[in-house]
Amino acid sequence: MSIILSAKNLTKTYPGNKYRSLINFNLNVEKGQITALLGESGCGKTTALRIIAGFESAEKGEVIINNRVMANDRLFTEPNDRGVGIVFQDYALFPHKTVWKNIVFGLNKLSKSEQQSVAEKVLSLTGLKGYEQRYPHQLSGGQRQRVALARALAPNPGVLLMDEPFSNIDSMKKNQIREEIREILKAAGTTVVFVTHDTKDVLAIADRVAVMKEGVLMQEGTPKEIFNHPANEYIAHFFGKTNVFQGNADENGKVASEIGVFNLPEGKDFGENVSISVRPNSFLVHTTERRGTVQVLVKKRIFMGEYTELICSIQSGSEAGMDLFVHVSSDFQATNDHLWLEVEEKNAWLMDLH
Ligand SMILES: Nc1ncnc2c1ncn2[C@@H]1O[C@H](COP(=O)(O)OP(=O)(O)OP(=O)(O)O)[C@@H](O)[C@H]1O
Repeated sequence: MSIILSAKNLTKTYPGNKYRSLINFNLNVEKGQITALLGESGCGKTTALRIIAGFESAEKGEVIINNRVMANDRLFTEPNDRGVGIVFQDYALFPHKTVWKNIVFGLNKLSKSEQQSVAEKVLSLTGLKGYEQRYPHQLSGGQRQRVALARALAPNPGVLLMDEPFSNIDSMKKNQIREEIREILKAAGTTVVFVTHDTKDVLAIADRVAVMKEGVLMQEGTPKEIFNHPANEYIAHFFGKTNVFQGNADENGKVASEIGVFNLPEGKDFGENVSISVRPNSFLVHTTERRGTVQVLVKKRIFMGEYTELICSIQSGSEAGMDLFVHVSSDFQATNDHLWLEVEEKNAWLMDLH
């Protein structure tokens, strides 16, 4: 697969700030892939996107798009000349232009008949046929977003950049719209980088995700890899609910913890203190005591539809007082106050403390 976009060592300090908003940020995006930049507010994801787009310059590093160096310490290419399409968070449509005119706006280098054929293609791709003569205020939020997408896709950009694409969509419609947008992007074969703080966006539409914290890209991989194998405790918590136990590694690569003894993965050395992440649906739940289990008190049972969430508290031992989230199937019958939890080796993910 060919790399369409490369960001190399991007570093940015905004004027007047004492801290760096982006620190040695590296990213490679393959053709046709949808990549999410994910992180909490202020982690630098918009800064990374804006530097790639050319709305900001980095004090260090390089942006390469389609094998062309767009920016480094010697050169800077203006946003319009980078071959990138952009969908802004607020869509930035022209309010006094029709859908058709919004879409053909960026196609002024094409003849009228070429404009016509491109506009028809993106209208049909985005399901907007029949809406050509409407104005943005005559459309729903989801339709406005598709106009913004159609306008950005019309010039056939090498890379499409999207800033928080689902933040203005009401939550009832989000799932459906995420699916629609993924289908449109995949049908167009577009390479996409988008920014979000919502892991649900990532799970629904991204092929790959880069998790950021305080200006640093902490981990990059498929959503599944990062969900199952987070690099550290922060990512484990950020990427879905989890329970983290503290373990002590010995010289033989065994990690002892309240929830069991596990083997350090080959080649990994996290030092003496190891964190162990166990997702809520990864426990074996027993109603009687067994070896290698931890006793918990069930404090709350919350029916969640497909599963029931038990909020449990560890009663004794080194993790006494710790709350645990345990998901059991909704037909789980036991009403005991106490349960015993066990974790199989395959469901314990050992990772760095930070
Ligand atoms: N123009 C600016 N001038 C000064 N500081 C800025 C500027 N833009 C961003 N910052 C700072 O840089 C850091 C990263 O901001 P950025 O907007 O990239 O984060 P973000 O992860 O996209 O956050 P959000 O999700 O809230 O948009 C923040 O501390 C922010 O205050």
